[in-house]
Amino acid sequence: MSRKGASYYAEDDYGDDDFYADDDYEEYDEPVVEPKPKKASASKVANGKTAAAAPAMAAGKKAPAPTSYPIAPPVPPAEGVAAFAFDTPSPDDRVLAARGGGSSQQPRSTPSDAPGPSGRGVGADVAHVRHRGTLPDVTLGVQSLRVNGEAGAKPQLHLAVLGHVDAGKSTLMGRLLHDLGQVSQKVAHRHARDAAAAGKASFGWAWLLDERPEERARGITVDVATARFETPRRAVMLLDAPGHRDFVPNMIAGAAQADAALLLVDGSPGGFESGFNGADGGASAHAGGGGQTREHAQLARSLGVEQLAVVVSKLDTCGYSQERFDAIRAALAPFLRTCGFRDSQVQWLPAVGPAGENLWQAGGWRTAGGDEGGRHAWKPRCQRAGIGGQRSACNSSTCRRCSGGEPGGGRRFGGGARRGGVPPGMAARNGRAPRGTRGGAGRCHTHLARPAGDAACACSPGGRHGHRAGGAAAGAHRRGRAQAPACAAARADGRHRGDASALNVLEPYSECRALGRLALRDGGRTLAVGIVTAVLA
Ligand SMILES: Nc1nc2c(ncn2[C@@H]2O[C@H](COP(=O)(O)OP(=O)(O)OP(=O)(O)O)[C@@H](O)[C@H]2O)c(=O)[nH]1
Repeated sequence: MSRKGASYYAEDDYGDDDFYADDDYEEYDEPVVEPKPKKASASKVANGKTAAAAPAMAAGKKAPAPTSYPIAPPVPPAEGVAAFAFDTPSPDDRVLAARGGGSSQQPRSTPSDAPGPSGRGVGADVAHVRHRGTLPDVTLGVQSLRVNGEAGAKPQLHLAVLGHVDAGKSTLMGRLLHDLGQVSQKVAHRHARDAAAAGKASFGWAWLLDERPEERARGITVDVATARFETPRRAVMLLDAPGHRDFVPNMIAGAAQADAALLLVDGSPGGFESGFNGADGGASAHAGGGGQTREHAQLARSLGVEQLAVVVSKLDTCGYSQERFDAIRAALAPFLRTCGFRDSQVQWLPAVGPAGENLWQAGGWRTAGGDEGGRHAWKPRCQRAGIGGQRSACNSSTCRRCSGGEPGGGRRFGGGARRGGVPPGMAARNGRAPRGTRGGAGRCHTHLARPAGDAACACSPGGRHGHRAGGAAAGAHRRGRAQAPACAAARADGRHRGDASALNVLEPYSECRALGRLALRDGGRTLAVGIVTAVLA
């Protein structure tokens, strides 16, 4: 990627000054305004009915503001009563200390860190996910979440819930939160009643997370919904991503923060096929094409997610058929390998959200992945870097910009570029993500930031689009300004030379992994994922 040189992005593409990266806000110094001393309000003094004011009021004149107010002498304690020195913790302090940091949202029934009764339910596997590292401030889309900044707080695990539209993500999460005691029976009942009244009875559990009116009206998740629960040793932040193809940018914003992901797959007859192959049965499959099962898996891996649990839902619609489960696994596992997921990092779980089956309890073959459920406890992963942890993470990645002393740098969650730019992300090479990497969105130093995954195109010299038909992994080859762009075949591997001069977000992958990954999307499709091999002067 060339950062300098002739830019072939239209100037007006970047003329939008009203959107600033969070980092820009960080660097902006608010002017310090000295508070002016307040003048005593004559009317307030008059309301106080001081002795001096009374005659003035009677005369209809404004009372002069007094210049000093006498402080009443302290009342001595009654005889035999010792004055409290307020030098010991208050009852509230004790309660907060006992809670180990003061989370006010304790689950009513705290799940054990050990596997659930079955040992292998979805919830149990959530409990198996291990995460260590810094606990940064995280920016998720438009909302900022301050998480576990205090010393001694539990390690935070960000768990993204991904998958094709209507795979059952929100339903499963709603039910899980209920079973964990995060949602009271009363609230669950109210949502079920309201959903039924709106003619969407089956969305009762989903409504626990899909709170926006448009989400409820359309029956789909639009923005990433968050929910939080705790186990004795960690705090889990659920990121329920939208599955609809129109909202992949939102999904990217959520997945960019994830330590691990649940990939929901619709196990109902035809459900898996449409999520995997797309509505056209895979005829238009391209890099990241097909349904969002493919696209989400590829993007998640590209964003650095290594730990995955594939949850096959809706098996109640086919008699809990193990053959169906096995067939889905056989079809999906090879694809996940090509995305860069290692078999040892992928767990396979059947679950039925509405009935709450295999969340904490399971039986028979449905014990989530058979023998593998308990064996493959997810391992700690390398440090995450957030807004608050950028510098150290980036320095440890030998990011030359950071080691040069420039503030910031490193991973910027949810960062991205606007249409016409290149949204940073992480990518795979030869269909495989580099091993041992933790990736994510790069950081925009300029005002060009857009939510991660916002539509972007790989512009060719002269403003033409380089990767349209068929989409492709880093397509084409070196081309000059006047040349027509070459298009690579679907799933082809290649080298793309582009101009990212307007975006100061890229570094060679070999120098800074967090800034050396990118994903290209256009027209609502993920066209390519890749790594930056060189930054040309
Ligand atoms: N029979 C059956 N239906 C399910 C199951 N899980 C979800 N559903 C139904 O599938 C529909 C979609 O569920 P959602 O939870 O909204 O799906 P989603 O994946 O969150 O959808 P988006 O967020 O819009 O992508 C609802 O009608 C649910 O009741 C399941 O395990 N079995």
